[in-house]
Amino acid sequence: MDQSFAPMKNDLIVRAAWGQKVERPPMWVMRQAGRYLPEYHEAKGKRDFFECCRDPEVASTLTLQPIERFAGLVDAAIIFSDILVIPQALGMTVEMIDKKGPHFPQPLLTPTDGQYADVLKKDVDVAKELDYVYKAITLTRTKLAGRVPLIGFCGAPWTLFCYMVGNTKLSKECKTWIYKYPEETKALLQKTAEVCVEYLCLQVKAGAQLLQVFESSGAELSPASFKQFSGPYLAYIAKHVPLRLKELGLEPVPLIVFPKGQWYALDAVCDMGYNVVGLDWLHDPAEVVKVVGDRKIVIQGNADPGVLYGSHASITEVVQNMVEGFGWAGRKQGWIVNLGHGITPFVNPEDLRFFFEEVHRLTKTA
Ligand SMILES: Cc1c2[nH]c(c1CCC(=O)O)Cc1[nH]c(c(CCC(=O)O)c1C)Cc1[nH]c(c(CCC(=O)O)c1C)Cc1[nH]c(c(C)c1CCC(=O)O)C2
Repeated sequence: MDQSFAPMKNDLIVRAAWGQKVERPPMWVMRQAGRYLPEYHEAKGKRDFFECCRDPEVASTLTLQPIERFAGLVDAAIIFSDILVIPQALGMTVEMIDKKGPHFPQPLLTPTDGQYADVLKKDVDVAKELDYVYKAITLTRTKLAGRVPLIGFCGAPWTLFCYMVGNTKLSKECKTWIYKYPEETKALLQKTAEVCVEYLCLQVKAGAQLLQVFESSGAELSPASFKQFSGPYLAYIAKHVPLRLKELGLEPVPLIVFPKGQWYALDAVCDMGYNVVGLDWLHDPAEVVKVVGDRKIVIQGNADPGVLYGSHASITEVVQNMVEGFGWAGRKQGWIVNLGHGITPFVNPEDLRFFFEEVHRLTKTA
């Protein structure tokens, strides 16, 4: 694929992610293309969720919606897709049930369940199986015409595993696997990690300019289990993506990791090779700065998404706390503004606008 895209008019987030000093902190929001936007429902219509992901025209339209609505405020687009496209590429069936979320009708039950062996030995053609994502990325990058950079992403192996075993609210399934079948769990995590590396690199080939790995189910694990079932695979991805990009003749891109709920592992995650560590709202910004120390790590986050249900005064307070805690005025680097998790369906988009405007106002005067 030899495509040439328009030159970037705003590459703030790329410069910030490489650790450079920037004129203001870049910002975007996880799940910025989604159900809180009335235009999302309009464009999606009655289509199935995964049908939207598989249609590059629809996926690119949805990706662009927050960029258009919040022009001049949002500094990155994230491709409209889902982390669960990898389990699909591994041969599993995933349905998206309206108002409920993802459902695996045939989850992996035990290592002797034939499906486990099928998934483990499947020779996944990552280029072919996920071709529709690369097409959506290339089309979106073209339509963006340099307005803001485009983020590609995948789910981290542990998070994908939780879905693949059909995790329910009490975590019975994922806990049964790690405590009863640890070695079989690790074999599947390793297989998934290898698919993640290839998938992320092919997204770069298609036009993605930054990559984020979502460890959204991170909080399931104890610190000891993190060391076995999450950390090694996050580190594997951070180590192998740059190597594979080089093999493919592609330039390196900044890597972002989002280790949700893994506050105890912040120090370890900062040494894994990611350029940016995305944090949930359980972290106090000033404490984070102390843990990071003089490492060249950029922090992304971390406003409680719930503040967007609150008053404008509370939004201002949360933004102020981040601006001060991350020490923006004295540093002008090391921070990408985001929420501490995805924006929720019930938020009024105009309250998100207020959040963005407050970041601009308070970082200008900081
Ligand atoms: C855990 C996870 C999933 N998917 C994703 C994660 C990691 C991020 C996170 O932790 O929130 C990642 C994701 N999913 C979606 C995006 C698109 C890009 C963006 O961030 O704007 C991204 C980056 C679209 C989506 N993915 C989904 C929707 C809603 C689909 C709909 O009902 O229209 C969207 C817009 C569905 C989805 N997909 C998933 C769940 C649990 C759900 C249902 C519940 C929910 O929406 O929060 C799995």
